[in-house]
Amino acid sequence: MSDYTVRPITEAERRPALDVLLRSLHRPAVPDGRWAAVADAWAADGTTGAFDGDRVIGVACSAATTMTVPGGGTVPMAAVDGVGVSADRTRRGVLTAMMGAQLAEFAERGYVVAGLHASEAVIYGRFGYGVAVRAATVRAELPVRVRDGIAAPGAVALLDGEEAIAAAPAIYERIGQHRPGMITRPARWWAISSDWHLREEGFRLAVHTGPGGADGFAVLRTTPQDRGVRLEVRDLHAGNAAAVAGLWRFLLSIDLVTTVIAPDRPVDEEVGVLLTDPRRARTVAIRDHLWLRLVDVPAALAARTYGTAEPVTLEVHDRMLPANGGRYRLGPGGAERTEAPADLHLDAETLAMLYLGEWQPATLALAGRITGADENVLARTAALFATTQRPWCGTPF
Ligand SMILES: CC(=O)SCCNC(=O)CCNC(=O)[C@H](O)C(C)(C)COP(=O)(O)OP(=O)(O)OC[C@H]1O[C@@H](n2cnc3c(N)ncnc32)[C@H](O)[C@@H]1OP(=O)(O)O
Repeated sequence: MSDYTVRPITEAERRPALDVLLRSLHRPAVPDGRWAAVADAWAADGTTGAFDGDRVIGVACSAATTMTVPGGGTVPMAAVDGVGVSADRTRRGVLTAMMGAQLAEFAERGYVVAGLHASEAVIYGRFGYGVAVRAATVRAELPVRVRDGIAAPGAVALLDGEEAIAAAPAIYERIGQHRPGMITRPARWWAISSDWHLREEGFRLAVHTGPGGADGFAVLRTTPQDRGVRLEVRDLHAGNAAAVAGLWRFLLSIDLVTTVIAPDRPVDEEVGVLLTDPRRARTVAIRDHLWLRLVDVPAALAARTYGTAEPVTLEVHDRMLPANGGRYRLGPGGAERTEAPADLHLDAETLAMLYLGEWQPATLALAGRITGADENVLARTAALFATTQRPWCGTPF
């Protein structure tokens, strides 16, 4: 029998729970004077705690959002964040117990998927989360500029502080979730992120306005270095190609800046192709970005569209949510449960990796994640899951 219990946290336990989380991430606990401000943003929307008697020893939070799927539909998503276990209680199954309780809660609340950004890549696969989106870190060395002839008929204005905090959410909403994997941002997300970046960390907001109004923004900060100035770009969103080009034109034109670093960019954004010298912008890293968990596999498979290919039958194994197990026939017309023989076998983690179109099935077969499929089945599966744009989330949480 374990020496702890797992249950939702109560209102009175929110502060000790946040302290456990911050300590697990090696950050200081919230000082008394800051708690009133933080408490509003750190709502207990879905917060599971692990307790030894009255003492909080672990926490796992979630917030309600929706995610865009291939074809443009949306599904309810639990955005999982704020996961931590007190350092004196790790590796005794506390996280495993909290993940089990959280997934049961998500299924009960009707979430179709859950998503997270992982601190380490070895933690969440065992709970059925797979890397559904990867993202690129782009580094540009100046001087370099956007090529002449690229249509960018807009202008960029810089906003600070409260003005920036007020402007960003409406522009994000106006741009919309146009790539698979993008999510709506809960008010709580803006409260935490804006407070952190735009009030405390010296970031500013560059707003791009095109012929139809504001259609892009970048949250940026410059830091003087020993030699030159580094420009860090967080949270760049653009609603069309001209806004992407216009924002990059601005970022590369700021006097004295020698290096631009932009993490978490879509892998297919390909900044180099916009530039007079493509070698000046390099992808210096590609890493896991959004980890996805299909909570309700039939609903998730039914929510997205598929490419053109002869149908395939997948057999799904899901250790933590066995109701998802079984065979599904996918074809251009959609997905449905079937009793037909399976063309391939995979687990919940691997299905999540395929779901938004990030991975080639042949790569997953090579890794032993997809079994039982011949080349023809892998090619059909690839065509069915393919998307025109790479998936991207673009919201750190
Ligand atoms: C979405 C987010 O919020 S990401 C942030 C995650 N939080 C952190 O990184 C904060 C620091 N780390 C922690 O608080 C904890 O180590 C946690 C939450 C990652 C793991 O909590 P634990 O209670 O130790 O996990 P638990 O004991 O249930 O481990 C389950 C399994 O995962 C493995 N595991 C868990 N965390 C890790 C890790 N960081 N590295 C390697 N293996 C790990 C365990 O060894 C165990 O394996 P087993 O089933 O083969 O025995």
